[in-house]
Amino acid sequence: MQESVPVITIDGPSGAGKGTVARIVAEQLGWHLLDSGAIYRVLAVATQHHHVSLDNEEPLIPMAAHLDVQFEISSQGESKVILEGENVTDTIRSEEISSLASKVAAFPRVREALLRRQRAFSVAPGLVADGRDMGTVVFTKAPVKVFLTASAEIRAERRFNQLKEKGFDVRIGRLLNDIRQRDERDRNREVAPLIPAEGALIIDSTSLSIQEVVNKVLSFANGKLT
Ligand SMILES: Nc1ncnc2c1ncn2[C@@H]1O[C@H](COP(=O)(O)OP(=O)(O)O)[C@@H](O)[C@H]1O
Ligand SMILES: Nc1ccn([C@@H]2O[C@H](COP(=O)(O)OP(=O)(O)O)[C@@H](O)[C@H]2O)c(=O)n1
Repeated sequence: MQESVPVITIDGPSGAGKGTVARIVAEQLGWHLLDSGAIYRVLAVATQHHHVSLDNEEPLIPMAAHLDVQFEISSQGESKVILEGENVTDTIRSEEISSLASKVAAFPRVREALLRRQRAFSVAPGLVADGRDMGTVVFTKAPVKVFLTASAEIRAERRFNQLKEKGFDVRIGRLLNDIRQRDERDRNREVAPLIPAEGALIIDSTSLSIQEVVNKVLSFANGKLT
């Protein structure tokens, strides 16, 4: 990590709008983007490919350390996620993988093994990083920290619309249940639990538009970075 590179961290629970807001803010500033959840999701897919059970942390550590993943931008400007040469962009977004990712992410030494890979994204002119522990663990010195949240019901509704659009067969009740279980696991794990970082701007997006959230983040960042 380059110490002098400015980082904006956006943490929060599933469906709060972190990824969407992080992408727009990064585009507007011309900064790099880190979707840290995608790394945990890819690791979850890798455990399935290699038939590795989640009963034991040990075999997961070398998998995390040597994860063969590439984040690419297609000629149409869309981001692509490649695991061991295979395009897993849509696969990693399924609810099965979401749930598996949060189980994989609860192992302390797996998280440790992924730290360097995440910090390597902080390259000039700046980075916008979204996840659960960007401000509390990975980029503790970030000058701008945001915690984005929303009610579980609205987050489930957003995720429902998003997955339906991608062609997944989804049920709103199940999604709400999955989101609540994942929130519980992410908030109560022993390492890097989901909590606002010290000094973070807390934004509840339940009744805000994407643009309103982006504006709040940008004006907070402007105040901190100048
Ligand atoms: N403030 C908002 N109002 C309405 N829809 C939103 C808002 N923020 C995000 N969304 C939509 O909700 C879905 C989930 O957003 P996403 O950025 O993937 O959330 P997260 O990364 O926090 O899980 C996306 O389809 C996105 O367009
Ligand atoms: N920095 C991060 C990012 C994700 N994760 C885990 O990975 C899972 C998937 O993350 P994500 O950000 O892609 O999930 P969504 O918010 O998009 O639903 C989360 O439920 C967390 O358990 C984490 O532990 N730490």
